[in-house]
Amino acid sequence: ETYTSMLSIHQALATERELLQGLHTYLEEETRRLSDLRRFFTKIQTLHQELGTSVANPLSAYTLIKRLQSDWLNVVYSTEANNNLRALKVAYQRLEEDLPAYEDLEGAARAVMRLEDVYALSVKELAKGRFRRSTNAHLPDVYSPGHDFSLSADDCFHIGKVAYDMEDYYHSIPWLEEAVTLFRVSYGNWNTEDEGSLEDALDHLAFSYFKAGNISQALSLSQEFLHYDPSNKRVARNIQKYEKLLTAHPGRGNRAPVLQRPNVTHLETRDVYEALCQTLDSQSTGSHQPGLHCSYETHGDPFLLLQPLKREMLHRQPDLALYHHFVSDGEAEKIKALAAPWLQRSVVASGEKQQKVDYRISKSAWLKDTLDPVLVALDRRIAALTGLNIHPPFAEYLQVVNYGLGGHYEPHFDHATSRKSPLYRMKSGNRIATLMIYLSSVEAGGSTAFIHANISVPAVKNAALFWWNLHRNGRGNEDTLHAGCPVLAGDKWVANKWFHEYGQEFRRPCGVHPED
Ligand SMILES: O=C(O)CCC(=O)C(=O)O
Ligand SMILES: [Fe+2]
Repeated sequence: ETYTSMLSIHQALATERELLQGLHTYLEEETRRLSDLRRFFTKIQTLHQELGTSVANPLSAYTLIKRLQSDWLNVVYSTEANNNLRALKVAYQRLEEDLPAYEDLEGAARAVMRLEDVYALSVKELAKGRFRRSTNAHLPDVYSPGHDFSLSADDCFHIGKVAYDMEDYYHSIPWLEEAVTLFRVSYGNWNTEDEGSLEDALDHLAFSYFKAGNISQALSLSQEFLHYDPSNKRVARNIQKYEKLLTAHPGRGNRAPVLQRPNVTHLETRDVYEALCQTLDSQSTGSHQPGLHCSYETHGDPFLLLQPLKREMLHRQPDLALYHHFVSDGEAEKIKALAAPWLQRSVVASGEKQQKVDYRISKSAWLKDTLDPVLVALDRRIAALTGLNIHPPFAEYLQVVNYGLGGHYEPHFDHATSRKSPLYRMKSGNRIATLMIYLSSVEAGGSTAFIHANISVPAVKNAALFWWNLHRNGRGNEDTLHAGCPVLAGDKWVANKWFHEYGQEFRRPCGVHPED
């Protein structure tokens, strides 16, 4: 699960550093071995030439015999090369269990495709390392990496192959197109590290086009394949099949494929969600509402008198309040450090169970306040902000979340929408309110999008966002549907504090209007 949190990706970087060290040692040893071999060659060559045709000198004759009996044997049967290779493999094997598995590569490839979709990025540009929109190419890049970067033919091939294996031809076609284009350029220069080849890419691309209904593309790519590998019977048969189809249905083959993005059933709100995610720096996409202002708040709490909260109202109905500088840099770092050793793949409530799902990609940890005085102080401050009872089971422990590659949390409610939800296991009712603290900023992407409120909140480091999930009468407020947009670049950390209904009866009593 390397790709599911940025912390694991940092750990992967340390693993690669060790592999590099191992390969460096190997190269040094092998270079030394080869230069010694060259020395031997030059020495023997000189001695051999000096001898000419005469072996009158008994010493020369002696060394010739010795060389042939012993020196050559030692050189040819030297175990040094094997030893060097073995050391390289041992160093690799020692790290093997830390290496990403195939599911990680799959997850990472899917993350790239998710970024491509949600931020409407062009695959061609992505392959060149540029984050440019496919629709509005004149807009500035969505993100500009600090240094140049581009993907190799094999990098693109792998992404295409992951999509292909999922029968997702919508994504496999553009990625395999890139792979084919790049493999054509480098044809004949094989890289040891490459898994795919021009033939592989052509084969997968041809079949993707066939599945997408573009027979003539499938045909011409297969013909190109056969040019490189004329003895391949399977592809030859495919060509016959494609030709037959084209004669049977002339005109059908030229139809450009109109592929739909693979359906994600729980994303009925996809268009709004993606539009909100794409408003990378501005906030609400709708009109400005009255009642949005900034204020200092003490809530009559002596604890807040010396350092009032800095509240910015971002939205009304549902009310979204952003409290700036709610934690300090030091506190944010401490909280992340406390969570780091406990991070586990995040789960969501699904029916009666908790489950890992593709629509929430992150790792998270639960921190009990007794773990560290910083958490005690934080709870005290959260209680002052919300005026709510923070003692378990009336509130949950602090949940610290670190997003991964393309990490996101698709539109969801924080409260339970079914009586069977595991959220009720605490026997303190539903989640009445959320306080979410941004423990980091994000280089690009990663805003919090409120779908029905039509507002996206960029991660403001050290700020905390508060909202009520339930109406005063206990019914869920559907307008709180929200999401964590995919992280396009950077490392996103948040911490959630969820309050439950029980214990808050006198702190948030029922209103006059049932739907308050
Ligand atoms: O990361 C975000 O912006 C939202 C996170 C969220 O909604 C959650 O963890 O429940
Ligand atoms: Fe949430």
